[in-house]
Amino acid sequence: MKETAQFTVGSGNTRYFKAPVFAVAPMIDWTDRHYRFFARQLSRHALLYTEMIVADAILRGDREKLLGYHAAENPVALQLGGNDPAKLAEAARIGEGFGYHEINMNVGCPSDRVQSGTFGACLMQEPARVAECVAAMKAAVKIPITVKCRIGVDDQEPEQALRDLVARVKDAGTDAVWVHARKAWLQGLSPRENREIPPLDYGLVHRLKEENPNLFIGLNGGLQTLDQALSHLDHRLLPPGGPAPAAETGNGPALDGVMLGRAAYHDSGLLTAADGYFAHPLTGAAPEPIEPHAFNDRDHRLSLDYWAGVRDTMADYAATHIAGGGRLVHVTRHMIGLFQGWPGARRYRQLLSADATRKGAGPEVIHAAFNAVFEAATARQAAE
Ligand SMILES: Cc1cc2nc3c(=O)[nH]c(=O)nc-3n(C[C@H](O)[C@H](O)[C@H](O)COP(=O)(O)O)c2cc1C
Repeated sequence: MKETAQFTVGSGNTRYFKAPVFAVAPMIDWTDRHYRFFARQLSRHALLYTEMIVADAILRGDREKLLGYHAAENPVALQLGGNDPAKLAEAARIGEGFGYHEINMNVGCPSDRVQSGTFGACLMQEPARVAECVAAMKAAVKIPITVKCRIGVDDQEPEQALRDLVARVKDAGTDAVWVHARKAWLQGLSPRENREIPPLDYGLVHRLKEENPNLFIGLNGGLQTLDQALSHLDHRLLPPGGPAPAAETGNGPALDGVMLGRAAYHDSGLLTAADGYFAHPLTGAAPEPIEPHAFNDRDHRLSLDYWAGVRDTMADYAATHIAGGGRLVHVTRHMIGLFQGWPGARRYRQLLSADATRKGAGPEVIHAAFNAVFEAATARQAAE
């Protein structure tokens, strides 16, 4: 029997996660509701994070526009930006009402806009305030409250800054901590450079886990492939024959989850393999055998039925979005990273990036783009 049932990591008043988690990171402008709907077609077990939404915006703005989403996207965690415990608590309560499964606090984003509101990564310097925010949100909602942070900012000493923050938020009852394993430099680097230049320190995150065995600790930052991500987890929880587990790779004590950002967006096909390793984080439903979803899978078969299902679901979804006044490109812009390296991928990208932006473009563009891949892949298979 698989040992996922023994996975009981979690502090606070919930046993939130039932299994090691595969998460798609919060990304402004990228992980909007349309991306998440698409990602959910590719993985049923991934935990999806929203873009960061500022608590003030929720309190003052159009809540349906900011928070509304399709139930099929679940499980979804809402990431909040803010530094005021009362406002965050109220925003969390509103988010809970919308059906989100978790509220995550952003303690990692270094953009100027965020700094001027003194939240995001700058809060690494104010661990007591972060803890107050976590405690206020915990008191306001029943769903889990989690934190996503860096290992430090500017001249902070990560060994100390990260431990201080984690100790505080743990006491405040956080249900999980996701660590983007590099510092943020608040001056002189753009947000983009802050995701590339400060060096990664995965070892520190593993040491943190060793010191906090009962706290869920997940790793984020620079994970490019599923195999790389899996090497940070516990081999007992992975199917036999999979990649080398944490203990054997020298990564140190196994972590509780992995969170992928850019790779999950730019190479969204990798999501199709995640369910082969990861149980459902909330129900504990066991990993599902990996269907031959990928063109380059072991036996080189193209699962046309599977991909035709994705095509039809996305075309129907786009049709509904357009009927509600939206544009096709709102949906298709997130789909361009699929089929990396497949025959027909270039034509697929062309159709989705050019034709989808034309006035009056409809779901037929999605059909045409997928069909271009099907034709090219089938021709390649026939020739092999
Ligand atoms: C376009 C973009 C937007 C992002 N927006 C957010 C955000 O809203 N909140 C957040 O915590 N991190 C944000 N991030 C950072 C990611 O969540 C993640 O920590 C970072 O990209 C490192 O992970 P990766 O190497 O897997 O991409 C963003 C990253 C990108 C590329």
